[in-house]
Amino acid sequence: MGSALLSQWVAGPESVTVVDPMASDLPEGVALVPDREKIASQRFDCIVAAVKPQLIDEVMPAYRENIAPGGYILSIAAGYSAGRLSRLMGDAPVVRTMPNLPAAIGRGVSGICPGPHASSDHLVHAEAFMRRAGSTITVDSEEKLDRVTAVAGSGPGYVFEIARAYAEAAMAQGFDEDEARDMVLGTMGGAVAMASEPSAPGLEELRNSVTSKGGTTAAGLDALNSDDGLSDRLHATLQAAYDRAVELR
Ligand SMILES: NC(=O)C1=CN([C@@H]2O[C@H](COP(=O)(O)OP(=O)(O)OC[C@H]3O[C@@H](n4cnc5c(N)ncnc54)[C@H](O)[C@@H]3O)[C@@H](O)[C@H]2O)C=CC1
Ligand SMILES: O=C(O)[C@@H]1CCC=N1
Repeated sequence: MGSALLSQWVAGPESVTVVDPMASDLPEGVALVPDREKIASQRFDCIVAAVKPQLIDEVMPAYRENIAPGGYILSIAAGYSAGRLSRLMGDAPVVRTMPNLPAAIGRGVSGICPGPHASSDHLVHAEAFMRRAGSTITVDSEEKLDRVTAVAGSGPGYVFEIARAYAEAAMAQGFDEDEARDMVLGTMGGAVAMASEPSAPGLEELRNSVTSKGGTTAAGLDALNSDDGLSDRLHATLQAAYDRAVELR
């Protein structure tokens, strides 16, 4: 996820240093160091915590020394609480965010939540930084940010999986893989673009506008919604992702 954000952040005026023992092929202008020791004496206005939540306890404390006076930590880690991270970093200011993968093409949706010791300047900076990668929603509690995680952070995974199953069903109707992929992504992309038009009606009305009485869509939707299966499954999906974020706190 860090590299997806980086691809948008590099367009800005800041100098960016990435510490990653495994990274390669970073955008031009980014300094890559495989080992924090190499930048031990440098200070940074914003340090982005972009390792897996399970690695934060091990990796992040060394970076306490790298926070410039007035600087802050911007975390993209799922679940791991801002309070816990702030304490780990010697009571440093923390802003927690939750981006999603389409940030890689500037179409991400990011949640943002100010944590301990974060000033309004830190929040304004984090919001502007995340807006470079798409739209943002600022929330006032970590509980809410964990719900943004369940809806939007993990969301592209659900969408890719739904598209995959939809394409698989198209192949079962006799189309080859490329035809199925093109038709499914074209249909999903066209429908989402239409629903995203400023003057678009609500989602229920849009659905109804496709659904002729006694027609093919009605027959398909009856199968899709039988026993409230789709709705129940989506509720369970978001709840499971939220519950996991809570476990990672
Ligand atoms: N993948 C996604 O769609 C999203 C991920 N996130 C968060 O982003 C964070 C990273 O997740 P992914 O990008 O999926 O994982 P990833 O495994 O693709 O990336 C983690 C990166 O950390 C690097 N790394 C490992 N040990 C390191 C160390 N000691 N020092 C510096 N770098 C080190 C790895 O080389 C790798 O480049 C997680 O905290 C996750 O919760 C948040 C939103 C969406
Ligand atoms: O699956 C995860 O834990 C990360 C956070 C949101 C999306 N990917």
